[in-house]
Amino acid sequence: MRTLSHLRRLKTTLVPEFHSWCKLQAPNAAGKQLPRIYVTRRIPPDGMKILSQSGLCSIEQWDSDEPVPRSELLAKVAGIRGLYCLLTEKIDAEVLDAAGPSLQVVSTMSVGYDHVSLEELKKRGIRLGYTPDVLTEAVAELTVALLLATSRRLLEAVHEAKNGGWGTWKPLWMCGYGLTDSTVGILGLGRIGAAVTARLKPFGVKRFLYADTGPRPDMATKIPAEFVPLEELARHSDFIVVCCALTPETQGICGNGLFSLMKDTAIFINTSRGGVVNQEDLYQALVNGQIAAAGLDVTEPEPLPTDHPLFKLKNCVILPHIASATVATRNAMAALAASNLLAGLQGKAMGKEVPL
Ligand SMILES: O=C(O)C(=O)CO
Repeated sequence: MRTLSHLRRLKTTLVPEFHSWCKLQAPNAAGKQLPRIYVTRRIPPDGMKILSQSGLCSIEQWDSDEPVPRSELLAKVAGIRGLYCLLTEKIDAEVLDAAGPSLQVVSTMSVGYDHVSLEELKKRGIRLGYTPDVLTEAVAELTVALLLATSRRLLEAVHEAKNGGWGTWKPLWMCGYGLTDSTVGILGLGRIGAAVTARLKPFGVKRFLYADTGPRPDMATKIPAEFVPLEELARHSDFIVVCCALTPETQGICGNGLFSLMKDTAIFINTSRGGVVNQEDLYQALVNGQIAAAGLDVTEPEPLPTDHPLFKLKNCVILPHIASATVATRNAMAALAASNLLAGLQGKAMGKEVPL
């Protein structure tokens, strides 16, 4: 008899990007029907291993690197007990209604959960797992990489070197802004913000400021970082790094009000969510020289259309939301999301659960 993995391999070979579901477990040895879960994407192996070896659920999966079409998601969630999703799926009343009253737990393979309607989950008594901590280092590392790429104009410089713009060594050419003796302002001093400051400190930063919903002495004291109002952060920072979650309060918080207060030599970096930034205002600030440059790992929408005006600017570095993209980190996120889901199915405490 052909094994399931053999069939999956065969199907994948025949139709490389086959967009279908696969059932990985049927009834258990005792013939008892296992709770059904739906996994909305092909996920890193460590996560899939935990789910498939648990013997605790029957798995259906959208086995593709591309997102599941909304209609397919709505059809597949009917009657499931657990939903394993990514930040690309909007989990709202429509999805939860389509799942019906059997749904007990949603587990997102992300630290951000702005794509999930907490209110709708709460109404239905559905629990939510997420994946903080395991991606902090990778995201902080990429944030620093993006900051340096933007402030030292790396992409522009590589382009010039490759395309004949490198005439000779010129004293005034390709000058950017360094971190030595600078003031860095962190918008949202959580785990990732603090990890960014730890990595920036050895570059000789003179002063760290932060703005948040309130003082965070638990995070700030050992950096040390000073709590200031957002306006002061804007006025005094040479670099602003956005690390806050996207919430109704932070939606569009980085707009003209902020950019107009910033130094014209300042660099703006965002690795949180695109929705935190008013992109029209950012574009104007970059074009009008209100600020020196911006580095974005996140945009609104994602992907940002290739003809978007921000892509045309030399002083804007845009990455395709890769802050957590190391092999180890993505595996750790997948594994944590899987164990959160299994804990939720069993009514146990999750490793990381969003309080609702
Ligand atoms: O986990 C998240 O929220 C991400 O944005 C992944 O980088």
